[in-house]
Amino acid sequence: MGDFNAKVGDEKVKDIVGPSGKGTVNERGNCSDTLMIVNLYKRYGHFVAVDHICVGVPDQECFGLLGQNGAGKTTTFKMLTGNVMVTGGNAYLKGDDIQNNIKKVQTNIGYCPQFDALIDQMTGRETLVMYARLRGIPEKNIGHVVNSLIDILMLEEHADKLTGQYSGGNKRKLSTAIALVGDPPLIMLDEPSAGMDPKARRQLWNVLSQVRASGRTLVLTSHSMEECEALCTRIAIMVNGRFMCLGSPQYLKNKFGQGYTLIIQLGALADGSTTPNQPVINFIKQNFPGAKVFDEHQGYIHFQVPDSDMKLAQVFTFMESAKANLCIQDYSVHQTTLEEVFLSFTSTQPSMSFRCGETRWSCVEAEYEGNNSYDEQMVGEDADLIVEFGWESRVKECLEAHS
Ligand SMILES: Nc1ncnc2c1ncn2[C@@H]1O[C@H](COP(=O)(O)OP(=O)(O)OP(=O)(O)O)[C@@H](O)[C@H]1O
Repeated sequence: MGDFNAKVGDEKVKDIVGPSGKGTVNERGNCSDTLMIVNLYKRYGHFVAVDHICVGVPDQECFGLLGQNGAGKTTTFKMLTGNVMVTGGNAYLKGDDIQNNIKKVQTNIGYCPQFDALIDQMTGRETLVMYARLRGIPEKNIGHVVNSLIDILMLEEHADKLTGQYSGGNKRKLSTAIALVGDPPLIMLDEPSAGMDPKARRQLWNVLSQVRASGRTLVLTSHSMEECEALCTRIAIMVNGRFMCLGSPQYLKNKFGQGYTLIIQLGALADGSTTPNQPVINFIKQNFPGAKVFDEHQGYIHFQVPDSDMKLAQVFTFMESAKANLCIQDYSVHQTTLEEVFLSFTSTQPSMSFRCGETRWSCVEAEYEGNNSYDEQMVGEDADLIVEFGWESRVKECLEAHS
């Protein structure tokens, strides 16, 4: 840990790299942080799955890793738990590092993997007893520990059934319970609530909030923005293995979600068809400088309006005056959501990538006023053309565009 102290010092730099993803993330924690991740890096062959991420996570923090499928979240977890080899960098849990001391690190981590690793022929109770013994809980305390976990994760009804007969949601509850056995200092949960019903999910949030309040450190991934807002004290949005931004949910909304969202519901014409959208789009773009169409579906147009000097009262006046003329059935104005911040970052994750000669191309499908075009990025010294995502026709199109 000595080396690391020297590098990090006391500086606490809040964020951030821009959406281009160039540069490094500078979230540097204090040395007292429970978990320190320092330039952690993972390559599978030539493919960079995790690209030099850094963060310090203190006690009583629930840190959320958000990202699209394939962003590198699970790979980060697998490096921290010793399930995959680290290519570069290091991480420290209470002073022990994963490169040299992974066995010690593992004793301090509770881990709920993305895919339930349960033994079908054991009951939920037997499974928890086994993990309690592995964790070294004294035999006389095991019954109490196991019963409490069964209780807080609402597994009473299923505790004595074979896990092979569990529903998907109940398997997630049991996997979460396993991560909590022995009250480890760091609990890592990879999409813990996937497949849980709303009641179970809320109960899980209560449990995890209490675990955090008791002084534990949590790191979780989730595709639910609601869950991240409910649980996470800080969030990092990951794209192509890099942290694109890092901060509390409110901080990210303030910083990257400037302005507001205007949602318009188009009315129906006399023949039952929906009002044409173009006059509405033109009106909004003329009257709200910088407004962009963020999404459009089933008669709803969703605009992102950048911060402007326009007061909300003016927005409502404009909309009221246009409502009848443009046949707008309804509209709403609200603060930019975390989901919109997330989407604005993750739209830069490649929808495909391939190699041609010495070059690796990552193609991002982007919409510019209705025309598809591609951004490209050169990232490596690779060999023959390899189509990784099976999008052959698009690869061909992209190659032609760049030949
Ligand atoms: N064993 C492997 N060999 C080669 N590539 C891999 C391997 N494991 C993961 N990858 C690649 O690394 C990238 C990151 O994968 P990872 O599972 O970490 O993503 P993720 O963010 O957890 O996605 P999801 O939300 O779908 O779980 C992906 O492009 C994936 O295909």
